[in-house]
Amino acid sequence: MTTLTIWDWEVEKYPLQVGVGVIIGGWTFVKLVNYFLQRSKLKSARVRKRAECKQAKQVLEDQIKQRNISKEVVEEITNLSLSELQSKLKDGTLDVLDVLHAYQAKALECDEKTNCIIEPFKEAEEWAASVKENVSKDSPLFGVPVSLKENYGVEGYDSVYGMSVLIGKPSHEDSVIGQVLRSQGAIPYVRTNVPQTMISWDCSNPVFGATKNPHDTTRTPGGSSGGECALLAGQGSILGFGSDIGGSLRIPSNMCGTYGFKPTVGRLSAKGTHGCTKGQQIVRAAYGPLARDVDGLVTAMKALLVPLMFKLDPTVNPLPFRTEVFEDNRKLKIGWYDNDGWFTPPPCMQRGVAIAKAKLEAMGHTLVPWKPPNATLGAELYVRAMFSDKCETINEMLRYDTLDVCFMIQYTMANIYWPLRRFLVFILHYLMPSLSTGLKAIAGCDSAYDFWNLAVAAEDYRKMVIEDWQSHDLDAVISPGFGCPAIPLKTPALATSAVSYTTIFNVLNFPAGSLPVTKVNAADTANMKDYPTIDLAHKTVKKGMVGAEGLPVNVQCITLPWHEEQCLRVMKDLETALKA
Ligand SMILES: CCCCCCCCCCCCCCCCCCCCCC(=O)NCCO
Repeated sequence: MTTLTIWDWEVEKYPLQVGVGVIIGGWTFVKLVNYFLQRSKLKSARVRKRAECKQAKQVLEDQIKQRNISKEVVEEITNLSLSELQSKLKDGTLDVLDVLHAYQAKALECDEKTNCIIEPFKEAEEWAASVKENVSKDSPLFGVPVSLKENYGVEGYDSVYGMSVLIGKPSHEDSVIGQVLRSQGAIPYVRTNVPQTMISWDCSNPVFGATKNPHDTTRTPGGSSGGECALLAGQGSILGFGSDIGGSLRIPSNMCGTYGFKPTVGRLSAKGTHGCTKGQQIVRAAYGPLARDVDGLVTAMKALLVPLMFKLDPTVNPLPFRTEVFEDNRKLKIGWYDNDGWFTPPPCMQRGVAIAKAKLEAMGHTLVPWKPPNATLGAELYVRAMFSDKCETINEMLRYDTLDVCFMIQYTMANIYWPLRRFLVFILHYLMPSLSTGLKAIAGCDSAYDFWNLAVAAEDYRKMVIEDWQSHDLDAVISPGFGCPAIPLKTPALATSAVSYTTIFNVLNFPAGSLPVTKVNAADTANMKDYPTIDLAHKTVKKGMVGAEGLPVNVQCITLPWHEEQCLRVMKDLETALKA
């Protein structure tokens, strides 16, 4: 028998070792080839998708040129408030198609500056024609163009949220919110950008790139509904729709100076929307409107809380909009806080609360100090719930994908091997306690038993906060709109702790809205010298505040579950007082 020689090894002498080597080598080779093949398949899908969307924008751009609509007319139409636009559409002073064309033109202009749009809806003209033909002029959204966050299902369009693996898998039907909007006369015309996974408060992904803040294009617009808010702030939309499982309607509102409203989960339908945390039922995503004033939010809620929505999705609470609660002028007892004890917001955010407090007091409301007890527990429960599957759902979807910088830290922290995690949790406990808490919580649950206990802990937390709220006899609460104003692009993941101001109301499932109250001024930035630099998050915010003058500062208004109308009423009171 001849001896087979591989390099210097003689197979005859070491048959087992060679056999095992060949199997392992072959397996590794096949895995590697498969890995690179899958990656290159996803890369081609991204290139194709980007080209398709660019082409769709180009087609619209050419149509706009042919229409020859003047810049003045575009500005005139897009500068109208929603109520002004509604009345002009109703009395026929403005035509549905002209309004659509103006918003299409303005949206492309915003996109040029901020990369906020993924693609226009090719069918928008057709939908507008159908509205003119079939929808009564008395319908609340007759002829109003609306923008949709990319995770709202629209028949024939894929919802990708920055995950290449989802490219080319279009929705088979429209979301219920989309269907009700269209039945009320609204015309969806563009879909907007989001961060990869949508578990981030930045707004970038490897498919469509980064969206920028219109107030300062070196900064984030916030996320995950960042495309929506950048578009609204640039006057390229009058009414948008997004989702919120940790602040995604409120965070970008705070960064862009727009208005956002997160209802109680189950007040508006989630049917036909997409996301990568659908199996996680402890903290669920809420869907809601984004606007340029409180009236915009109210109009949207009224238009959606109708029998058609309750019919298309019988799982929602069939509670119509209670105008009498929204219009009630009883003086309220409102709690306020400007520091949750977990993350210290910079002075501008605290000043925002002080302004709101003074305005509400001047209106006759009683303001008392109050904050949700144990914000650290709230933060811990949030992170554990969001990563309770040990990040497996997302890992599976991202297996061959390019990881975006906005999700890199969450991804790395969720996937650290457990002995190293234990070691880091121990060490960081003494150096950066909040990072240690986060790193421990992001490990998620080890078993279904563990998950059940987490669900009970979240329930107990809700009960405890509600009891505390009720013992103070509060009607509402105001807080900073977020932990900081807009910071530079690519840095939000380093300041994840700042999300405690919004995530807590997702854990609690309380309705919460965000509205602009002021802008960062020179005194705010000068006051940063005493700002704590106890950990990476605070350091990142301190650095990010350099040159922040002029950026919007929002406050958040919060009420108990199902009290959406009361929350909007407080927002309206505050807006009225600020404008007076
Ligand atoms: C809640 C406090 C977090 C503390 C973090 C400390 C250290 C960081 C380690 C853990 C990372 C956890 C990541 C959580 C990030 C949440 C970001 C939420 C943004 C908004 C998401 C959203 O609402 N999406 C909408 C989906 O429909």
